[in-house]
Amino acid sequence: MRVLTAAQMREADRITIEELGIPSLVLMENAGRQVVAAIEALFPNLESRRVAVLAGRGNNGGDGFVIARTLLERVVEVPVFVIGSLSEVRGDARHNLEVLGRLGASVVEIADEQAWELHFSEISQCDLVVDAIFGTGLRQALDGMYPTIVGDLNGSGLPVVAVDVPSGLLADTHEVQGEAIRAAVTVTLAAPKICHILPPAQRVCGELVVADIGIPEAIIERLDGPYVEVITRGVMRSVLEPRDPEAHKGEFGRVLIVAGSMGKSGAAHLAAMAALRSGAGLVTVATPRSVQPILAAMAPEYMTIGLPEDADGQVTPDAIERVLDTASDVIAMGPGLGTGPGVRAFVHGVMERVGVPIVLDADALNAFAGEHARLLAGRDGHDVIITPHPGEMARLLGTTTEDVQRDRVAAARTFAEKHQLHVVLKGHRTLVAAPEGTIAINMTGNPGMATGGTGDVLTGVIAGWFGQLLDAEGASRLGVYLHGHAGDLAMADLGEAALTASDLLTYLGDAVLELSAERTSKGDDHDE
Ligand SMILES: NC(=O)C1=CN([C@@H]2O[C@H](COP(=O)(O)OP(=O)(O)OC[C@H]3O[C@@H](n4cnc5c(N)ncnc54)[C@H](O)[C@@H]3O)[C@@H](O)[C@H]2O)[C@H](O)CC1
Ligand SMILES: [K+]
Repeated sequence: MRVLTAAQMREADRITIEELGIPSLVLMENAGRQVVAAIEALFPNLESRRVAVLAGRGNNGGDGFVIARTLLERVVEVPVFVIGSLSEVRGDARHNLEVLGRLGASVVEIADEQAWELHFSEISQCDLVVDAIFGTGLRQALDGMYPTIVGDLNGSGLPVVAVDVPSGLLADTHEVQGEAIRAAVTVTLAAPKICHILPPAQRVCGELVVADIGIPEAIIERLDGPYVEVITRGVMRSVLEPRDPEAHKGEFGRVLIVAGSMGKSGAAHLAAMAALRSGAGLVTVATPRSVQPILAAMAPEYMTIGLPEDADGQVTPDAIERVLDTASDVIAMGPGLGTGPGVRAFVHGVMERVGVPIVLDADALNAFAGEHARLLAGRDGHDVIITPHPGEMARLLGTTTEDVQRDRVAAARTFAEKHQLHVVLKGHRTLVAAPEGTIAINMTGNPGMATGGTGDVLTGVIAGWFGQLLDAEGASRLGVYLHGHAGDLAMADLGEAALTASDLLTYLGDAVLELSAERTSKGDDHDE
């Protein structure tokens, strides 16, 4: 599902109206009615309730007037308050305001703070508030009487349904600048915007409903400008193909995991098991010599190779040939390698000559901090996927973790475009940025996964799926989705605190099973 900017939304609106010929009043009518449908679905016994509609002077307010008109016959009372000057309501919004007037609805103008104070008690006696004050047209943080209005509403404890965007949020940013309505539900029109998807703004939106108002998907897909999308269950389901009954293990990818050092054998084990639990045909772990027997005893399913090591049990550059000589379809390198001087030269050496796609994580990434970042560049037939957490991303970009977190989309996109590789920027709402600059946002996962080893599992999952899909972007997206979904299933059974990285391995099977079962039973494109 594509995520639009306010400008892209306006353009989709324009194309639908001017080129397709659906009148703007019809879109507004659809918008209002879809919001009412969502309210009816989410708030039972609506007929016995009082709903206050707060409308602004723009088209968001216009949607509010349609909502008020639709609710007039369905609920006890619908007082309407125009926040701002009535005389400034124009165009389609004015049209709908006049219709409302002809129906005899109560419309009160709230032009200043005094008027607000006068009417707030009436509003606070309602059961539900519809926020149609500002939508995508808000250009800067609220000032004047608006912060008071928002503060009073947020303090009232009344449930608020926000139309399109909670008033005060700027659609194109995840930042909350100044006061914003805290909505119980936000019904956004046609497509979600960044503010609905990324925290902290996303948390202000409450439950999100995306309403179809008649703008065709094809118009949304062809819009110019940044391509950001949400990774949906429906799309991930379609990526999973059932296995051919005559399949053999050679068809599911040979994954080489280059990982581990003395004291960090677990990282290699987790990555290797994750690749196997993601369906890899054959998994080999290349690890420092002294770690090899430990790993070999941990699981019978993967093969092991011992690499030259230093006195600390970390790989040395002598190991480069051994890694390059091992047959594989994809390499995952990094988990638990350590940070010794030999590791850096080893990792650089492998990257300079490797001929297969590679997933780089953790200690392998730190070897490319600063000016070494250019060594990461992907090239034809040699996809590079990096899976940094925000701190590693910051070191690669030569900036701070705070800077990365302030605009995660920009950080991931800039690096992916500059070095022509795939960036999986981990954290709440993991992002997948492709070399072309497209961004996919993952919605699965939970804070219980903030525990040692879960990153090693992700590296293995992505490498495992890469071996089958042979598509870096597809494997990264499916990988983050399933990794988070396994975490959600584990959390439901174990809670946040007890969840460990090994539990993700256990639940990866269920995560895949759920998707493929839905695929056979539903076969539809439903997304929650
Ligand atoms: N998406 C669609 O296809 C449809 C969307 N609809 C609704 O229309 C709004 C966007 O309407 P617009 O008139 O462009 O903007 P707003 O209603 O959000 O309000 C803008 C209004 O406020 C003024 N303004 C801007 N910033 C500030 C500020 N900081 N302080 C005070 N005033 C400000 C601005 O000048 C305007 O007058 C969209 O969200 C949907 O709800 C259609 O109804 C259906 C099609
Ligand atoms: K709104």
